[in-house]
Amino acid sequence: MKPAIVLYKTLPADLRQKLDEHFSVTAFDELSHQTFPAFLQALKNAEGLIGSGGRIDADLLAQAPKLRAASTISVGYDNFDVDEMTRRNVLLMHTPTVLTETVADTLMGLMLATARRIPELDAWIRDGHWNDSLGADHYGTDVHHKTVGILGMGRIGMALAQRAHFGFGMKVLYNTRTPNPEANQKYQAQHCDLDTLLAQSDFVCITLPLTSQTHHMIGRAQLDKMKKSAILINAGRGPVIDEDALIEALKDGTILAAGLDVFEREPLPHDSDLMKLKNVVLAPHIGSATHETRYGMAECAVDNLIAALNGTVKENCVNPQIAVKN
Ligand SMILES: NC(=O)c1ccc[n+]([C@@H]2O[C@H](COP(=O)([O-])OP(=O)(O)OC[C@H]3O[C@@H](n4cnc5c(N)ncnc54)[C@H](O)[C@@H]3O)[C@@H](O)[C@H]2O)c1
Ligand SMILES: O=C(O)[C@H](O)CO
Repeated sequence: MKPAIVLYKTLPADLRQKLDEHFSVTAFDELSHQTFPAFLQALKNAEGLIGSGGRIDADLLAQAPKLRAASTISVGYDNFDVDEMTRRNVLLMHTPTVLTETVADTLMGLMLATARRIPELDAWIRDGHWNDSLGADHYGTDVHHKTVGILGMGRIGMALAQRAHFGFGMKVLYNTRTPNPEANQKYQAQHCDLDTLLAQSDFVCITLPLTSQTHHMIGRAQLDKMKKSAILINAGRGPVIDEDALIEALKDGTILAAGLDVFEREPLPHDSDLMKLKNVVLAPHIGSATHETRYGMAECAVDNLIAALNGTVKENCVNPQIAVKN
């Protein structure tokens, strides 16, 4: 008999077929209030779980006594209680690497769009202002040959450093818990403490995961240490920034602008002050959202689940100590 699994995301047809060949699949397009009771019911027999989003916490795991593996279609896994999964011998699989270059493109895009005010000036044309002359009030700020400070020099941080150094001639500073010799050597990047990075960077770019250590790592005190001309970019996770403090800093000119792909609450509430500020570029969590990369992530997650339930895990496991035990 094929193992029972629960799918909670729509997959491309060929990948859905691949899942069906290996497993008995109960599928939901997404997790919502409407689908949640049936989802919980299906979890009771499920050995595998695959999808993205949602909170997979201890209470939910308690409803899934047969679960052996969960495969998230994302590299970030802050929505999972990893300790509880490990305690229950449930493997957690994720999709690193396949999205790295695309997310670095998004970060570079946010830097350019924010510094050169592209969305704001697009709206200016559409509002019929191009008969007025374009003056200094509309000028942006250069990106090339400036200093970028990268928080987190992992896969995405490295891909951003590559673009910044080779493509834009930028000086690269970074802050991580331990220096990254490859970044130093390849991109002449300089490891520094957070305060130095904040004080010296023209662009502060967040590529950090959300953990108890990174939660609100950027608050009022840190924003105060940035240059008045600096731009803050976040494509890590929203809660790494204290959003209320950021809104205040954008309003009172503590920093120049921000480019945000992630938020404390997603979807961003309609009444958020971020919607009203001209010096913010907003993106709806599209870091990895290209046709090619979203397919690659889904394919990686399907292969991850097959490997996890077949006992052939070689990579992409968040808690590999369990795979060894199996
Ligand atoms: N916006 C998006 O759509 C999108 C897409 C992909 C990933 N992400 C986010 O980006 C994150 C990073 O992805 P990655 O593949 O580069 O991961 P990674 O594990 O390769 O890199 C994370 C880096 O952060 C550093 N780090 C972790 N905790 C730290 C701390 N307390 N202080 C300083 N540095 C710390 C690590 O040392 C590492 O250098 C993901 O966890 C996810 O949250 C967002
Ligand atoms: O972590 C990731 O892969 C992205 O944020 C998509 O959820």
